[in-house]
Amino acid sequence: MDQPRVFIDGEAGTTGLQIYTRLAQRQDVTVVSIDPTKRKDVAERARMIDSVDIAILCLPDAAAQEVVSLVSAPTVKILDASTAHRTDPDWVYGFPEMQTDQRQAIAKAHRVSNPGCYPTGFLAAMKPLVSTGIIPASFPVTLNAISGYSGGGRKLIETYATYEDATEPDYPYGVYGLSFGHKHVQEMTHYSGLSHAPMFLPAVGAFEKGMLVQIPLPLWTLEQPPTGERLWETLANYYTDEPFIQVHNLSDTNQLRDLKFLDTKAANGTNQVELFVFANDATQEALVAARLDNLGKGASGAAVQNMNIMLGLPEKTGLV
Ligand SMILES: NC(=O)C1=CN([C@@H]2O[C@H](COP(=O)(O)OP(=O)(O)OC[C@H]3O[C@@H](n4cnc5c(N)ncnc54)[C@H](OP(=O)(O)O)[C@@H]3O)[C@@H](O)[C@H]2O)C=CC1
Ligand SMILES: CC(=O)N[C@@H](CCC(=O)OP(=O)(O)O)C(=O)O
Repeated sequence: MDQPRVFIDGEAGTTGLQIYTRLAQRQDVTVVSIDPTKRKDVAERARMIDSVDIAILCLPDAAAQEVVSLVSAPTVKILDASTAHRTDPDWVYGFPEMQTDQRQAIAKAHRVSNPGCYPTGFLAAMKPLVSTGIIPASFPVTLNAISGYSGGGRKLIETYATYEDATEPDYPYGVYGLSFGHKHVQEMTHYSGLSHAPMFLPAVGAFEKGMLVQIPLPLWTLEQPPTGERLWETLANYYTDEPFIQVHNLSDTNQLRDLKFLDTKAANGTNQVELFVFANDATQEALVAARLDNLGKGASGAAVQNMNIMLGLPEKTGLV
């Protein structure tokens, strides 16, 4: 096959630009760009998509749905970074590490949806615990999470930029999603195996990027409470040999606990999800936490990983 041609629809946006930057350094794919004066012309965008091997959509949901409906080339592969198709049965969920057959399904698919940033952390932590029965599917799960403001795209970035000269921004820690209908809850419920939607309490912080997803587990409510060691072992076994999911061992986690603060930004610039288990077996409490770069494994890094799989290229190419 000739070198694969890639079109990033929404190349000028936060996610699109990050993907472009990663791909521009590569010799094994050719990125084709739209005439900037036509970047919102849907017919021209559909024509561009029809002309390439793979298109990566980095658009608001409605714009992604609209352009997909106009694509006619039967062989073009589409990877959508928006929320529009994440639980659509005709699309494959682009989380290769989620279960054993997922990577193969992504490789074969013509339509793949990139997971949301918060669901990436949540599912990385919860899917193994629920699918092995360590945490029952009926467990009333809550997740508290914080994201850097780039997670909100251009508009939120501009809002925080206006705070630049202030000694303290208006919302150094802004809790949102308070009507409990966040757009990510659907995919979290769908793929976690939980029988009820988790309660999701997101927050945005006054830093550009980085994300922590925290899932407190009151284990004393269970008939057979697992130990911290068992939670850790379940996660570590699930992700053996996965280059982009790192389960920190319990002794490292204990050292971190003594540092008092769990750093939100330490995974920035990587395509890693880092998982931590903090547990107190005496009180039967645990916290499972995921750390990632919302623009890395939470968006653009994951998109490049999925693109590599969809094109049959080595999965780690262009990623750290
Ligand atoms: N930022 C993040 O951390 C993550 C984002 N995503 C998803 O990726 C997608 C893109 O988000 P993000 O990059 O953050 O958003 P941005 O707002 O930064 O970028 C979106 C881009 O799409 C362009 N655009 C808007 N409407 C249209 C249209 N009708 N036709 C063509 N282009 C259009 C925008 O142009 P203009 O600015 O001129 O309107 C902008 O360049 C969204 O669906 C988002 O939910 C997913 C995971 C994480
Ligand atoms: C901080 C912030 O505002 N974050 C965004 C999520 C960004 C994202 O990942 O959205 P998608 O994955 O669904 O495209 C939000 O909560 O709506």
